[in-house]
Amino acid sequence: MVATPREAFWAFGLYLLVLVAVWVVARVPVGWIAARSLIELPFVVLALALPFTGGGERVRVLGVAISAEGALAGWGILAKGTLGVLVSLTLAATTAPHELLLGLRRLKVPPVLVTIATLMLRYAEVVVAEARRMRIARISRGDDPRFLWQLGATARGVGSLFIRSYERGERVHLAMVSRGWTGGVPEASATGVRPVRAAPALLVERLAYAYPDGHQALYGVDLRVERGERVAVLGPNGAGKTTLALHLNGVLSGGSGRVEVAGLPVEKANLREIRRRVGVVFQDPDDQLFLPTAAQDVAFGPANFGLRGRELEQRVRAALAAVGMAEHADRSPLHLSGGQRRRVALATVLACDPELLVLDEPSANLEPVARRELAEVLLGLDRTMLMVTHDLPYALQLCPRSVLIDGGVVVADGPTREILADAELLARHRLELPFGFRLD
Ligand SMILES: Nc1ncnc2c1ncn2[C@@H]1O[C@H](COP(=O)(O)OP(=O)(O)OP(=O)(O)O)[C@@H](O)[C@H]1O
Repeated sequence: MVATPREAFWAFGLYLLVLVAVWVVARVPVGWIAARSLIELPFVVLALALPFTGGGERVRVLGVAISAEGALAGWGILAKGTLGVLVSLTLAATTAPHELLLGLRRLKVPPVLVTIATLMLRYAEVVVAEARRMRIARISRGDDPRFLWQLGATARGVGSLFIRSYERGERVHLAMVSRGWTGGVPEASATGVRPVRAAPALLVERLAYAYPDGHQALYGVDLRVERGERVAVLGPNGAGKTTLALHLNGVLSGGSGRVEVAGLPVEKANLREIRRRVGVVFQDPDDQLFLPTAAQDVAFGPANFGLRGRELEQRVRAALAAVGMAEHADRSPLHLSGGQRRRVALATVLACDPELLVLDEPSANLEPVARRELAEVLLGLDRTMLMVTHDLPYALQLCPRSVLIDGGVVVADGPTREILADAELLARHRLELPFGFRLD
């Protein structure tokens, strides 16, 4: 359409006819298209001005002298711009975004372009979802952006929307990095680094870390986890639990102290192997899922670590089956319920076959049945597990051992039952068993 010569008037008429036919067949409401076409208004004004401002030979039309070249240029902008907008709107009205991406793939568009389109789409979704959340939060407190006197608040809202979207984008990026994303096309094989077999699954020594803004989050954490252990990481808000978890696969680094996974130091040279061995399931599944279908999201990690073809398919199928989501493989993660998304997020990490599974608040926002089902899935996994949680009964159910962190240091480490039975210890660190819960 863009390449069509401006003088080929019949071709533009034909394009328009095809579009109208699509609207009729797909039952696209013309009002929906018309309202959104207003976006083109500035270009229409420009196109209408060109015949009067253009140079060159002038011709008289209805008694007014206009520039022939300007009129043709204006027509070109009007025809190509309008049809371009109409095509985009028709696509938006008839095709779900993830189907559009699948279509690009099927049309054999180079993978790097599809990846760029996927990430752009994900960012757009992030912005829209954040805008929706902020709108609800504001409206529920009496705000109405239509009122002029709230213009200032609306402007501030737009500013913070972009900051929030940026931060959410960063968290999505962290989740990608922790599944082996290096920004390039996945390599065919993993690195040849050999971990020391007899070493503990995890060794953390005197780990201290301050965020770039100077806030010291960890002051010297010591922790040793043996193979096959399931350990709960407990502690009040802001204790440093997530900061510790993000050090375990090198998403955060640059502090002092030492972290080793299966004897392998978490440092730049080993990051690829470390990320293959340590799977982090983030607190918010929306930070973890960003591809058009659940199956593609689950395939992302193992593909980054070199799996291809049938082996990759089997890995994806097995991971989805392990969390009871096999029949949702081809659905968009955006259309799944919160509990289903959490399970797919877990599958994205299980598919990487990690030795050490790190879960940040796995039971948050889950209904009781989904919470129990997830517990069954986790108990059925034969892996070393570190579970950051505020859900003390869940810690008791899943983890024989607990580590209590407060103020960036480990303040207690022992059998979960003993820690939870120590009411004084819990109270000192702002932890509390749920009302009515008793340790028998
Ligand atoms: N990106 C950041 N920049 C600066 N400070 C941060 C950042 N992320 C966390 N912190 C600070 O580091 C400290 C530890 O945060 P962290 O998220 O590790 O705590 P947490 O124990 O996981 O808390 P919660 O239970 O509330 O999730 C907090 O005081 C927090 O404000």
